[in-house]
Amino acid sequence: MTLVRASGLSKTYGRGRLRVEALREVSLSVEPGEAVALTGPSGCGKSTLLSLLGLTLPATGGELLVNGEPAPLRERRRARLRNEFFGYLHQEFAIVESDRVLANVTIPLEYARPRLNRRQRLERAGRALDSVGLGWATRRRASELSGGERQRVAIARALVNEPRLVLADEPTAALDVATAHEIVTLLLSMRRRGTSVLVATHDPRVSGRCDRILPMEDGRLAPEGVETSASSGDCGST
Ligand SMILES: Nc1ncnc2c1ncn2[C@@H]1O[C@H](COP(=O)(O)OP(=O)(O)OP(=O)(O)O)[C@@H](O)[C@H]1O
Repeated sequence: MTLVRASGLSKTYGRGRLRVEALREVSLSVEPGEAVALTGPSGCGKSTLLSLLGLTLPATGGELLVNGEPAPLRERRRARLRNEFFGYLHQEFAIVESDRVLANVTIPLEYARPRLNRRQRLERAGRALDSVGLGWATRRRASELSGGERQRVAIARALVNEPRLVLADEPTAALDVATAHEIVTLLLSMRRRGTSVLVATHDPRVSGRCDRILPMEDGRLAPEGVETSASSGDCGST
């Protein structure tokens, strides 16, 4: 089942002289287990598109199917899909610096349905941290970790609810080249468990390792996406 399918999706911010057409009739789909890169110059609409697909912003036009069903309009159902279907990853990690690593990763589990008790939440978060190689850091404060380690905490938090699609907005922009490579490897390895990744990036070292590249310009997607060499083999996960 196609995870997300957008048809003619549009987004306009503001009104009158402040009106900005950030997205103009964008159509795309993301399938299970694939990694797709959204590329394009600053301001072309990448973050806006991720926000619309991830149900954190309403579209002003077009149609969006999530897991084969029209994106819900009711906030309660949208919030549930945000928590269960999607994982989110940001450039600036968006973790609570003063909290312990384990507490950061349990945050999405507070809203899980059916409800999990404290012991279950801690176990799940511990497993997610193990999967990103941070089992040793559960009791550390996030502020004590390096940039790459913080982004791994953010990945563990994005994965803890076992989402179907991770939406990543410039996840390596704040990292050095070697650490960025390691983070992309980790992100792409999610495909093995069937989790898809849609990543907005300026960095060709990131997009080149995805299965497909969707170039954007001025709120539009180029008519044909670009297949990468990573799509024909397993080199994207190394
Ligand atoms: N909340 C907002 N209100 C008004 N305009 C906005 C808002 N958010 C984004 N925009 C405008 O929409 C357009 C697309 O912005 P967006 O952030 O989606 O681009 P982007 O490709 O992600 O850029 P970058 O690569 O710099 O992050 C830009 O012209 C931007 O100024």
